[in-house]
Amino acid sequence: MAEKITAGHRGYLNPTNSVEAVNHGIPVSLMERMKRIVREFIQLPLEEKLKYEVQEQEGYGQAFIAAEDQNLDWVDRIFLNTLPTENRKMNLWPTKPVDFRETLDQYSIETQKLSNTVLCLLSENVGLKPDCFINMYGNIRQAMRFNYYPPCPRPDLVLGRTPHSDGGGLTVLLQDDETVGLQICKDGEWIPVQPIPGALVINIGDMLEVRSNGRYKSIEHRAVTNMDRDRISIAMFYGPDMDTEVGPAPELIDELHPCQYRRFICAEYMRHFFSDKFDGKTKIEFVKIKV
Ligand SMILES: O=C(O)CCC(=O)C(=O)O
Ligand SMILES: [Fe+2]
Repeated sequence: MAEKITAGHRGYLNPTNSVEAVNHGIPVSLMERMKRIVREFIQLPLEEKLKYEVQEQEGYGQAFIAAEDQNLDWVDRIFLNTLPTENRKMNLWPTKPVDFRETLDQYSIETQKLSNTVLCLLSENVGLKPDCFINMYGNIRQAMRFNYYPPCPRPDLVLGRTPHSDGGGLTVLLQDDETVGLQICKDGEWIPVQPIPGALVINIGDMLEVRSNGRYKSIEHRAVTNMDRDRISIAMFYGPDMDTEVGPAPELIDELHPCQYRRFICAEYMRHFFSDKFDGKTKIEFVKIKV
């Protein structure tokens, strides 16, 4: 049975599939602490932040610079592996503010529980055993990316986040209550995702699209900037570990639903995912079976 989500806070599922109020179980006070540690870290002097400067995509600063002429996203970010704990590169985990590490540790454990619960529900929803998607993950991997979008004098010229779909299974996104920035692409149109105080956004990533043999589609999304307001978002990416083999669940392949994706090792996909700049939902083509 899917674990019941009990605490009384609101959340909602990917708006392209269904918009549904559920209790996500993560204390709002912890969500507020996460936002605070991000804001406090961002306000530190640059030389302090550069102690955690990005190394092979992990750490503070711009990472995916694939071409000289690339328009860079209008964002300050940190990317850290969070689970399993042995994946953590502690030298890249800030020590200021003093409760940064402890808060992120707690939040990563709470969001893991939530991700498992949502995966169970999504699994049952397509007629599989609740733990089917989770078991297929082998070992799981969770990583955190926080985004700080400063006010931008020309929001018409630059995006906070280029259109993309997330590469992993599920993303739990905590966004600023005040400022709208996230947009999803639905039927070719960009639709703003209005923040709901206390709510989390769950995005489906490419690996879940593959595992569900296309029953779930990963969502193309982007973040826009604002002229006179800053914005933060905190994404917890949840998916298979690098050495896991990924492919559609055999139960979801039949005459009516032919296999749409080839099998691959997660690391192979992630290498492809980060090898070039983002340009919409394009990376998944790499594993699609062409008919
Ligand atoms: O800022 C947002 O709302 C989106 C962030 C995002 O898509 C990401 O970090 O992958
Ligand atoms: Fe994203």
